[in-house]
Amino acid sequence: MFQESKKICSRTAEEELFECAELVLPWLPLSDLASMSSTCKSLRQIAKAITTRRIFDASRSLEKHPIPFINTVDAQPYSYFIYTPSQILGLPDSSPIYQPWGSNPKIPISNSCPMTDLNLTIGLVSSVVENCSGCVCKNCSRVTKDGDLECPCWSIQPELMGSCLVSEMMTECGSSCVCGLDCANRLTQQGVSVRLKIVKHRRKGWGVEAAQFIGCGKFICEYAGELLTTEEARKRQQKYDELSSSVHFSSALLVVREHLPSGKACMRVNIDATRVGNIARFINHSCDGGNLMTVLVRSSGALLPRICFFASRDIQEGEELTFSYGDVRTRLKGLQCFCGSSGCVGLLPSEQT
Ligand SMILES: C[S@@+](CC[C@H](N)C(=O)[O-])C[C@H]1O[C@@H](n2cnc3c(N)ncnc32)[C@H](O)[C@@H]1O
Repeated sequence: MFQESKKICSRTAEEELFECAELVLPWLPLSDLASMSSTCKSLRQIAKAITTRRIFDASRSLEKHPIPFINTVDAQPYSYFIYTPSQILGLPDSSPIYQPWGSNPKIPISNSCPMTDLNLTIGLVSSVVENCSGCVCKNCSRVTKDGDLECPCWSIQPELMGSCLVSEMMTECGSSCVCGLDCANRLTQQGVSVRLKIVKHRRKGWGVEAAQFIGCGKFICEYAGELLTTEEARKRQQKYDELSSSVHFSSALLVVREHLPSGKACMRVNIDATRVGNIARFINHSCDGGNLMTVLVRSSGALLPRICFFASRDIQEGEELTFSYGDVRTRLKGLQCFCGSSGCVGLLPSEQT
């Protein structure tokens, strides 16, 4: 009798551990997951299942198609980061962020409180401008008798839609419009619709490849991450430079400046996708400009434009997606460039952030 109850008790304890581990392990980054999996067979099994899922889809099921990691050059199964499909407000450097499978990143509100959904902050990003008027159209893609689109938010003329984009700027409907997320003029707000994969290269680290043919002008993805003030961007860049001089470290802090015709910078957007980002954080540099073009997309009701990538030419399945990180190289001892293009300068662009 005693033997029997001991057996039940110990089985229950093991089951409890299993249940608990299934709840906790999916929140852990790669290194912590690896240490947990070395402690016992049950944890190893759970950790293995989590690893398989993470390799299968970097977007943690937040995009339409899974974005797998493929590595045939070393033993790193995937790159750990927190996935956000769109821009979020910059977080304090020290704040812990968690992300279970299939949900938006979360941060603890206080030590004793549960988590808050980080994508709620996107609302704040896009509602900064109150006096910006959006549209009140019933159908934003309605064309007038003269062949123009009725919706005042469209910037692309109907004849250009579906063709290769020529403009470096676009406007879309946004939070101050009455239309919903399924509006035809919210092309860049609906996530990644093309099939992509993240492939490890021996000298460039991870990179993004097309997993299907992509026609010229097709929207690829937004550069999503933490939206930073210039002061915070400078602080982080300094930290990343120090880190990459001692250990192998890839940062993904993008600064885009808009210039007046005089050449003077009038607006800058700083997006850091190093800790929280989307697929765009893996896009490598090419000195010849690559096959992507950067477009600043303004949506009605938002103060700052979003940075989006479109195919600048037809892209074949298996081709790497690249763009130019810039032309300025301030550091003589900058990182070596392995883009392989005929116009390769030998060094990656580096600018004073
Ligand atoms: C935005 S990340 C791109 C993804 C990165 N390869 C990774 O593994 O996470 C930028 C970093 O990628 C590497 N990189 C990007 N383009 C490169 C190139 N053409 N040659 C060598 N390294 C490159 C550099 O380490 C750079 O700091």
